[in-house]
Amino acid sequence: MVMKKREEEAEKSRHTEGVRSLCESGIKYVPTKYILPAAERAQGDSNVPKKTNSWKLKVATIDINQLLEPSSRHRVLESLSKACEQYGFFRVVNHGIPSETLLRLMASARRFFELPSSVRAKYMSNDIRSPVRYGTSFNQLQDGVFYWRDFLKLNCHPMPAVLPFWPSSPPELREEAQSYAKQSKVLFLLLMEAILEILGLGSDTLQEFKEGTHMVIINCFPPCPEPELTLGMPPHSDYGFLTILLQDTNVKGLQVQCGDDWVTVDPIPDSLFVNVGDHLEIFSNGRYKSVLHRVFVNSTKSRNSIASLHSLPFDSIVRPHPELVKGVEKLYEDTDFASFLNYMTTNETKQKRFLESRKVAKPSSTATFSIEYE
Ligand SMILES: O=C(O)CCC(=O)C(=O)O
Ligand SMILES: [Fe+2]
Repeated sequence: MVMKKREEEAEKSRHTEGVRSLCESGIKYVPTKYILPAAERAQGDSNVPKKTNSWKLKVATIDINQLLEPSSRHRVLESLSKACEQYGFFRVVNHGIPSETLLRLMASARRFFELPSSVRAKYMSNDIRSPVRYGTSFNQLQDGVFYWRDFLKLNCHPMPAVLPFWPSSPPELREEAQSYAKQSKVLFLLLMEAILEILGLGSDTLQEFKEGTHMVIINCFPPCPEPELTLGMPPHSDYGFLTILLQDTNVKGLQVQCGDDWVTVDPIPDSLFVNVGDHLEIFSNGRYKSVLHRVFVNSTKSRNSIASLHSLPFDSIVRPHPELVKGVEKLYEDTDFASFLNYMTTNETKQKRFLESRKVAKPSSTATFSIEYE
């Protein structure tokens, strides 16, 4: 009976239009296309790792004011180094982006997904280099099972050439997204300057980052009638150097992998969550590990998140920095964006599959967590 209903829902679903449309059609069951094998589902909002009973993951907090203050810089660099090495993620506070900018961008993102689906569909594209791309699931061309997520990807480089391609509706979206993109880039450069300093490298690469690729991904995870059967995003790592993530402050969804556990990252107003991406893992020759993360959904509340992915210029070679492979084994092959995009169109990019394919030797690809809990 339930099975039959599911098939009826699937008929109705036209899943390629995305989950927001599915949700608006009032479905009561998750169409088969979205049902994950039991082993791949989330266990709900668990902030409590299996191995412990009541502790919460302690996320390192990097205070940008203190990073910029000469008297405290050294101490902050030490925490940043430890966070990137042991966890692959940290939180930033006092980042200089006003809360109004964050709130206005979130509100505008919400309004975009409230537009009629015919308006959103104008930006649908399978061209992964397009300045704007609306879509659904994770890697739509490759996903066997679909994920409960719609997205709007805004290519932010070169600004302002990309701007006219961004959605003109809601009317404030371009300005809000542009303003946030600029400020997120400044924050990225501050963080990379600090990371280059920790790694003992000169600032040449910083110049390259100024002209680097930058993508803002606005995610929408609508309520899901059977959230335990699916996920908003599968376990994956991000491709760039750093991802700066703005989470909806009212709804949880993000989980990071810590050892064998999936731990929910509580959203904290005004803070941004930053994670190490594959390119930084390669560049640091494995000293820093990109972190696996995923998104769970719920049955009552829509959730938005905005991920800002930064890396080198599109034509750059991403390779372990020569200074970091002096006298030690080079662990990753040189790579570039074209290889990544090519890989994406022909392979599943879940887990850390692309990065695995770039490895010369095969060391463990996940951070060695000596987990600290609160
Ligand atoms: O929604 C989130 O919290 C995470 C989004 C994400 O991982 C991504 O866009 O790559
Ligand atoms: Fe991600």
